[in-house]
Amino acid sequence: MVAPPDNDVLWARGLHHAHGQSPALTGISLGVREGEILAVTGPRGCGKTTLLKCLSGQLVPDSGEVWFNSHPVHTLSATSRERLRLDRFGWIGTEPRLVPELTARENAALPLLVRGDGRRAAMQAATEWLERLDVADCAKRRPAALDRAQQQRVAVARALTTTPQVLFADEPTAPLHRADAAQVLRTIVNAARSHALSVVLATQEAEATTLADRTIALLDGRRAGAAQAEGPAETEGREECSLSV
Ligand SMILES: Nc1ncnc2c1ncn2[C@@H]1O[C@H](COP(=O)(O)OP(=O)(O)OP(=O)(O)O)[C@@H](O)[C@H]1O
Repeated sequence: MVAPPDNDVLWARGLHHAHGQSPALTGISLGVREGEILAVTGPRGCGKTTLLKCLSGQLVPDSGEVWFNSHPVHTLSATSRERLRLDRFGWIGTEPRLVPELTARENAALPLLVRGDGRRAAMQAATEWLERLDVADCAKRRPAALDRAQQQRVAVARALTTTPQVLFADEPTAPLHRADAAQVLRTIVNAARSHALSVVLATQEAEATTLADRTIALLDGRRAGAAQAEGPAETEGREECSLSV
């Protein structure tokens, strides 16, 4: 094994993975720098979700290496990968997947409670994130009483309450209407900017690639080449929005 470059928070080399007989990744290498928002684009089935799951330790690649902060992830035990995900990574999926019996605040506090933080501190952190994401008025409501965009913002809060170092977002705005999608996307970007988080964002939205620092395109499980120039996009990507994160 060769250690990754020092300035990459996350680094992967030669990732291959198949789901049964179905190849999903066929040799992907990439690095993500501290505070960088990296968009991963490509058509349905090109391997975006599988890539994010391998990078975040949810899946162990069939071959290849994943490193986080110069530590190998692909050789960790399942328990150590779980702990890593809980402490250092946040995950936002396409569906909010909130627990229906819990309030928005309890949902947002869940990762902290699962890892054993005190209830008072967990609820306080959840409240602060719901405020930053402009859904504080939803705190005491259950998911069924929230609209889709509010639910997804609560899911964003849940991913951020642990103050992760890397946030993985797998097509987080796909099921939303355009205006809601733009708002949720800017919420994620602004939270990342204000807290210097690295973000790996799987997306097919044009606006997402505009807000990202860098974009890579996948095709049939491998990189199709840089999809976007890095100079101007970086400037545009750092534009602020009105949300209070
Ligand atoms: N659990 C699974 N079992 C079998 N095949 C799978 C499984 N998950 C993904 N695949 C296959 O692996 C390939 C890559 O899928 P993946 O979900 O990673 O791509 P994607 O770019 O995220 O697609 P989408 O945009 O549809 O989510 C596809 O051919 C898909 O059908």
